[in-house]
This record gives sequence, C-alpha cells and structure tokens, in this order.
Amino acid sequence: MASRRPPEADDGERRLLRPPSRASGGSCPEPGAATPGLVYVLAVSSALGGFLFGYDTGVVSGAMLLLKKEMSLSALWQELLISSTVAAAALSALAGGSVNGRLGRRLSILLASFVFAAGGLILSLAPGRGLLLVGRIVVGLGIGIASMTVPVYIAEVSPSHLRGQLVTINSLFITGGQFVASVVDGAFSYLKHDGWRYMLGLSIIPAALQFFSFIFLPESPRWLLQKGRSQEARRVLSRIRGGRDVTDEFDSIRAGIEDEQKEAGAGGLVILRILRHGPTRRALTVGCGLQMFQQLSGINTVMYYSATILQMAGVRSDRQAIWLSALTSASNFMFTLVGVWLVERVGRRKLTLASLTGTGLSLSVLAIGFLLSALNSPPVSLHPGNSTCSLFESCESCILSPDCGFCYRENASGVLDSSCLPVDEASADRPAGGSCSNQSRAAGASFWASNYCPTPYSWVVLLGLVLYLAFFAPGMGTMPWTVNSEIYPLWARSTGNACSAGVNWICNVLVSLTFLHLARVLTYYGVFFLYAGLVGVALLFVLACLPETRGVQLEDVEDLFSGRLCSCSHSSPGVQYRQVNLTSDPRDSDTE
Ligand SMILES: O[C@H]1[C@H](O)[C@@H](O)[C@H](O)[C@@H](O)[C@H]1O
Repeated sequence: MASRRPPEADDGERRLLRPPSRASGGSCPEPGAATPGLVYVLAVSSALGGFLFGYDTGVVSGAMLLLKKEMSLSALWQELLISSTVAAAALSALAGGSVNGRLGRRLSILLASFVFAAGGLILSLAPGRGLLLVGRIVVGLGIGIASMTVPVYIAEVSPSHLRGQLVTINSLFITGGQFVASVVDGAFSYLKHDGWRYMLGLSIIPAALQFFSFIFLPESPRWLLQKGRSQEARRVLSRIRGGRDVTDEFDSIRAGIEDEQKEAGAGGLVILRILRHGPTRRALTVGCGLQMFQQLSGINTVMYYSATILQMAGVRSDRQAIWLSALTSASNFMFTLVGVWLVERVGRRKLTLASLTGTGLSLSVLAIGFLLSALNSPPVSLHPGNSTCSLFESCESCILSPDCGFCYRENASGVLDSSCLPVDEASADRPAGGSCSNQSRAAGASFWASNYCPTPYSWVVLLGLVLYLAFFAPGMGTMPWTVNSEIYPLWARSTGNACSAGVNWICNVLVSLTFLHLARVLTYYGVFFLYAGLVGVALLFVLACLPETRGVQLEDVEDLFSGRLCSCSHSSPGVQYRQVNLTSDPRDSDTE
C-alpha cells in the first residue's frame, strides 16, 4: 500500500511521523497517560443506546404475559408484537449506514434516542393492539440505528489502548438492559391491570437521559475530519484528550483518511466500493461472519428457553420461574463484565476463540442433558378424551407436538398419573379446560408441562446453561460488535457496520422463528447439537480469518486485511510507518 512505507530519510518537507506499535496503541495518547473523564462520559452516554437495545428486546416477554390476557391477543398477534421489533431493527440497521454517514454519529444517536422515547410513549399509552404494533416497530427502528452507530462512535473517540474495553461497555449495557428488563417484568407482573404499560414505557427514562446528554456531547473527530471540518475536529480531539497536544494523533488520523480516500477511489455506492476493494471486502466478510455466528450460536434461544430449563430442573411455580430467569440475565450480564475486563488483556482473537470453544462444549452438555431426558422420557399412563394428544405414548413425543402438553403428578419414586392433553388455545400455560396447573403446592397436586418433560437429568441441562452463559457472554456476546466497530476504514465504517448489524438482526429473526419448528423435526437435543456443530464451523472461521486488532490504530486496521482472506490472521502488521506532510495545509480550515 502506498502509504505504509518503511522508514526513510527526512526530506525536509515530509517527515516520518510515528512508528505505531500494536502494544502501545499506535499513537498518542500513551497508555500510561491518564484518560480524561470525558471519554468515559461519552462511552457511557452512548452505551445507553445498548441499554435500550437490551431493555426493549428483553422486556417484551414479561409484558406479553399480561398483554395477552388483558387484550386477548391471539398467537399471531403475540408473534407480530415480538418479531416486528427485530424485523424493524434489521431494516433500520441496514438503512442506518447512510444516516450515520451523512448526519454523523452524534445526530444519529440523538435521532435513535428520540425514536426510542417516542416508541416508549406510544407503547405506554396504546389503547389497542394496532398502536402497540406501531410502538414496537418504532422501537425497533431505534434499536437498529443504535446498534450500528454506538460501537462506531465509541471506537472513534477512544484512545486505541482503551478502545476494546470502551466499545465492549456497549455490550455490557445490552445485557444490563436485558437484566433490568427481567427485573422490571418480575416487579410489574404482580400488577394485573396495566402492568405492561409501565414495563414498556419505562424505557423513556434512559432514552431521555441519552437525548439530553448528547445535546452537549461532541461529534466524532474522525467523522468531522472526513467531512473536511478540520478545525472543529482538532478542537474535539483536544477536548476528549484532556487538552493535551494532539498534533501527532490528529495528523495521523488525517493522513490515514487521505490514504484511504486515495486507495478506495471516490464516487459510486459505498457498498460497491467496499466489495471492489480487497481489504474492505475481506473485513466485511469477517464482520458479517462474526455477527452471523453470534446468532447461530443460539444465544437468544438459550435465553428464551432458560425459564423452561429452570422449570425442568424443578422450579414449578411460574412466578419463581420469572425471578429465576432474571437470575439468568444477571449471569449473562456478569459474564459480559468479564469480557470487558479481558478484551484488552488477552485481545479479541484469543477471547473469541476461547469463547467459541467453551460455547460449543456447553451446547454439547445441554444437548446431552436433553438427550438423556428424552431417552428416559416418562410414559403416558392415562389416555383421557379422544383428542390426537391422547394417542401419544411418551412425554417426549407429547410435548414436541405444539398443540399438546404433559400433565402429571410426582412422588418420591417418580412420575405417576400422567396424561397428554390439548393445550388451551388462549395460553400454553394450561390445558384446554383442564385443572392441571403449576400454581398449587398441595400434596398430590398435578403439574403441567407444555414444552419440557420431568427428568432426573435436569441438572445436566442446568449445568449446560450456566457453562453456556459463562463462555458465550465474554467473547461471542461482545466481540462481534467490538470487532466490527474497528475493522473498516472510515469511508466504509458506516456501511460496513450497517451490513453486519443487519446480518445480526436477520439471523436473530431466523434463529428465533425456526427454533420450535426445528425442535419438532430434530427434537431439542438435535437442535442443540446442531448449534454446537455451527459453533464448530465458527471456530474454524475465526481461527482462519480473524486478525488481532488490539492496540492497532483505527487507520491501520485495514492493513490486517491486505493479504488473502483467511491468511490474514497469520500476518502481523509489525511496525509500520506513515509519511505525513507537516507543512501547513491550506485545507486546515472549517469548510462549514
Ligand atoms: O450481543 C448481544 C447479547 O449477547 C445479547 O444477550 C443478545 O440477546 C443479542 O442478540 C446479542 O447481539
């Protein structure tokens, strides 16, 4: 590449600026220098977008329990209210690239928080299901923009040696939002009337907080430079570096942008330029691949299914199950914290590889747990009525049919008086017209299981769940977002992140929509073995294709993709030099 040359003699007019080292983070400020508090304020305020992403995707499950009763929602409406948000997020993430590139990161975040607040308001006041649907779509639009803009903004304002940690804070806020949502769901589940309005409406608070803080926070200096607003960029950079001399960093960023622009050639659709230019095409493949594999590892299925896993392990009361699900999201959050701690210590690549290895093994433990319980599935002993459900002979085949559930009693020696009954059309929580429920604790009470079977092997499944969260959250839960924020050159960053975030949301919808259908065909253990197999493929992909970006300045990351794809992980950028013209530059004035 023209710009990356070995050191040469100073020619008087141009001189070699910096020998960026991977360990030092490339350019000023030095890692040892204190990082101004403003960078943390920027990271946390923008990560509120991640919090809203987590909150709004998480809160709906609890709200739905109340909504379906209060508004008599059919299964189709429930499905619509849940998946419309994710589908809208996918679309707006894809479209967000141009918003973010044109308006800038700051205005895009302001827009996202405004949209979040508007969505929250619509949801909390909705008189009927039509407006509820509108509110859920609006919220999805906010999630899409936030999910692709926030990591980019944080990466662009952070000093390189802290970038991984600060961007990963966004993922911490996503899982934090999911955790808070589960606590809010638990707390308001006692409020039979209008509890859902509070659940869905509370997101207005963080949205407003983010909106007002971003009125005062600065734009990304890199975006400003790209738009030719050099003086403003220099002022912002100096402000976020605590008033230090930022000449080196500023010149280095500017030189990087100039190089990028020369290499990529101007004009034409950005996505086409990305695809035509080797390094960005490879970066996009890695970025989208990571996001795809994040979702194919089954995180949202495992989270969604965790309440059932807990019931399987002996938690019979629905209320207890709600609170224990909050414990699952709390673990997801805590383990994400481990990721924030590790990312700058061990690097992105090792963290992702270790995470995938553990995720694959724990998915196998989950699958083995389900296999053992299927092999020891209790038989159906009573066959009341003449529905198709009464024809099933074992619990396993009964619960895999979406219209049937297993009703049973227990004593010390195991399951007795078991039957397979049709599910109530209005809710899978009870049999049609039946008296089989999980609420009674009276001795001899019967239990209702619509999607699991009582089993002595539930501890294996529970172990698999805990191991899964411990391995997935710090690496695969966080690194796809973090790595995507740093692998594209500035001109391709918005579009690259838009595509990869879009892939994440599309795969999220696909995995959630196919889980139950797949379970019917492959059984639960089959699905979890399938996810484990996909994680194996992901491991090979990451092993071959993901280079280490730790400590490399954003303007240098493109070098990591200059080789053939999937040989890039073996290349080391080593010490690189860039020539920067330090004579006064006539363009160094605001064009605005
Ligand atoms: O990184 C996040 C996180 O892991 C969440 O828990 C999950 O729900 C999202 O789909 C994912 O993108």
